[in-house]
Amino acid sequence: MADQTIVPIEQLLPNKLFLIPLMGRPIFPGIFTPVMVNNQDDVKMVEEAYAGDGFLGICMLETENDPHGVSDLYKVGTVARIIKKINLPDGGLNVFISTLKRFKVRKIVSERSPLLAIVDYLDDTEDDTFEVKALTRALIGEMKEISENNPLFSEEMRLNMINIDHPGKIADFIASILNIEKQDQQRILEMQNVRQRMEQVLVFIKKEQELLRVQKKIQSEINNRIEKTQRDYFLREELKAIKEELGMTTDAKSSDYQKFKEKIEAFDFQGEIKEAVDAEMEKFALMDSNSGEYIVTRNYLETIVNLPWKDPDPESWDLKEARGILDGDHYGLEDVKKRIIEYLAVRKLRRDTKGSIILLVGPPGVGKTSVGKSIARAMNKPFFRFSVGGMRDEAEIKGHRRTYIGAMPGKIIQGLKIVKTKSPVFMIDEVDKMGSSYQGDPSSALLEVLDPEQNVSFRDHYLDLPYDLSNILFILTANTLDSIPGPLMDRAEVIQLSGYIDTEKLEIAKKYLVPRSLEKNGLKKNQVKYSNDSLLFIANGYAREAGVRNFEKNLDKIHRKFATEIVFGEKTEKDKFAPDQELIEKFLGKPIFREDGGKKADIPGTAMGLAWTSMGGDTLIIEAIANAGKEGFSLTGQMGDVMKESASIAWSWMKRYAIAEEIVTPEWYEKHLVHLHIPEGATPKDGPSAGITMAIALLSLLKDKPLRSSLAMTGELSLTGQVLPIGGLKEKTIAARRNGIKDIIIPHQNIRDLDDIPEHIRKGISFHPVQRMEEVIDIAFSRGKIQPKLKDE
Ligand SMILES: Nc1ncnc2c1ncn2[C@@H]1O[C@H](COP(=O)(O)OP(=O)(O)OP(=O)(O)O)[C@@H](O)[C@H]1O
Repeated sequence: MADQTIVPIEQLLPNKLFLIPLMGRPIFPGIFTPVMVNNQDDVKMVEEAYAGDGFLGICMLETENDPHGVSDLYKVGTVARIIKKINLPDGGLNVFISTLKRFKVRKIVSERSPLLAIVDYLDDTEDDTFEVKALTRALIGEMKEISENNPLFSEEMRLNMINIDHPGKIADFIASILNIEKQDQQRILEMQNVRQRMEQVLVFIKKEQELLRVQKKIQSEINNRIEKTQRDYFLREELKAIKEELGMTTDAKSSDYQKFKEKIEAFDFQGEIKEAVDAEMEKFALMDSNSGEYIVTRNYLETIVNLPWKDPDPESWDLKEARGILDGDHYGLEDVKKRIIEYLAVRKLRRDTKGSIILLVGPPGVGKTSVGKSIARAMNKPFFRFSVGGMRDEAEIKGHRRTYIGAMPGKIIQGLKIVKTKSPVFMIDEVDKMGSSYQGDPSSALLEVLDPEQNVSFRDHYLDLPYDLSNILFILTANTLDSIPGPLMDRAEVIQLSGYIDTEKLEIAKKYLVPRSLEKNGLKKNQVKYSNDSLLFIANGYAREAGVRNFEKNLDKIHRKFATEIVFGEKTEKDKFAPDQELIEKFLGKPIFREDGGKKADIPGTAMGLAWTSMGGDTLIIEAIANAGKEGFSLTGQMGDVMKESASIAWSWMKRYAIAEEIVTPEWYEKHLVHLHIPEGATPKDGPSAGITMAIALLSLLKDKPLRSSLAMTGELSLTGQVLPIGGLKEKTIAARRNGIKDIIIPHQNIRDLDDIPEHIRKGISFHPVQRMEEVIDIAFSRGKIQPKLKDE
């Protein structure tokens, strides 16, 4: 019977081993593991070993060159026993091995395959010292910690650490499962000294722990981040749903974007505008809604989408209806209405709505604004009004560039945003009072707006896109034509409104001002009744002006007082008011103007002239006196240069005339200082049209004889005594009428202007056209009825 004693396997280990080169990591002793063998030489070798004693030497390859030689092998490896061998269909093998012990190659017996080597087995050294025991505990403790954090480790450990009883083996096992470089593993494999090996492993464990800690930290950070974004996402979605449920808009930015997008798509922009607007939208989509630029872009897009871009519908209005509206809104103003109707008729006939400018000129309160409004109403167009009076900065018309903080579009674009159509009526007030400064010239900006050649592609600085203004009907207003830039006047259809006489004011008050003022002040129509005399008393005593603005204000003042009395219970709503002069004086105070007009030229040395200012026509008293003294001629009364020249012409001519006619002797002049003055010295006056008046005032002084009463005159005097034409005859006549004038001396060349003065204004006034100063003198000193060359009764 064979010997049945059990021999430890280590005693069976052969000193000659077939060596298998290993591509992967080294295999430590004490491990049971499968190994794949594909190389045919290696397969043969394994077969041979399996058939023999079943032992193999496993060595790791230093480099993974293929083919590899003996020199590529590490010299320290592990001896393994083949437990099971499975032949694979592709000719390879799957071998289950159990590793036993370290060895070192002493000598290669056969360098060719199968590799055969003589080996020395390496025992662990120093494995039972106190330090090793401590290290063992430390290792186990650390591994426990690792396994707690890494479930994979714990599984493997549970399977493998069960039978480990030797400190060296513990180190080997841990080294084999740690995630370290294979060269490091080989280094550990080559360590025979157990303590060294354990220390080395401990270092790697520490590294692994550090790695795990960082990994865990990163993981938890990522988890937190994911959690936060997820949480935010869910909350936002929830908020959106709540807002939708409540009918509130969702996220402000996206709803703005959506709103802009829809409107912009509807406009169907082309070319430059499309490119610019698209670019702006792209920018907007990417912007942070908290940035300052976001607001700027948002406002810009808001302006774009609120502007009317669609071409206007064809105009639909009826000329007869238009006439009806103009008539209904205004009393009188026949020639103005006629001019406007003519203008509208031409516009209708030409079917041309482009490049239209109307310029309404006249003193304040004559109805320029209300005529403009009526035109808009007659044409079914929205009305927008702004004033350029005192404007000095062209940006007010053309806007600021968007780079400025708080930049805005100019008045024109702002107006279009409000009226929401491309073809409104725009009223631009006070074009005669535009200024200019270092900030640019608003009048040239206005010309750009009005010029039909340029305004088809008007460029506002803020918008910075071409915009067609040619469909706008522009109505400009001014008090005088003098200071209106020439090019602007050339392009416009000029319509003059001259002012009203008493009877017109009376009618306007009865039909429009009184009813409107009553309503404004909460009174009923039948509560207040004015007689014609009362209304005329207000007009003449408190509101002697070309327009009816002050008339309206005074009526308001009276009605306010009535309203107050009713509210205080002093009167009831049933009480009727019939304001007479006494009541009017109680409410408005003593009249500002005297009934007789206040101005009189009834003493020697005085004469009444007629003047024309931006406030309308007016009467002008000229006074002259002579003081004993040295010869001289002085002037006072805020006269402009032209008027001063005109005064000195009058004096020269009259001096010579008086000597020639022997009214005074030449010596008289040597002993007298003559002083000529125009009262209301605070008001600057200029112009040549007072020439004949100054001359006649001087003659009246020299003759010491007053002029005929109720006489006024206007005319420029030349040095040779000719009477030259003047302007504003209509306004002057209205003023003369207000002052009860019966005779007016006018230059002969102004006869044709009389046709423009309505019949009712001329009524009762005799016009005396003259060509020479001598004729003026004849009329001025005549008494009784003169036979006018031209009379309108
Ligand atoms: N012919 C008229 N018929 C009816 N109302 C009139 C007439 N003329 C003027 N009014 C009224 O007088 C008031 C002043 O007129 P409006 O404001 O139009 O004057 P304006 O010429 O525009 O003055 P400004 O030059 O100061 O702007 C308005 O209430 C207007 O309705």
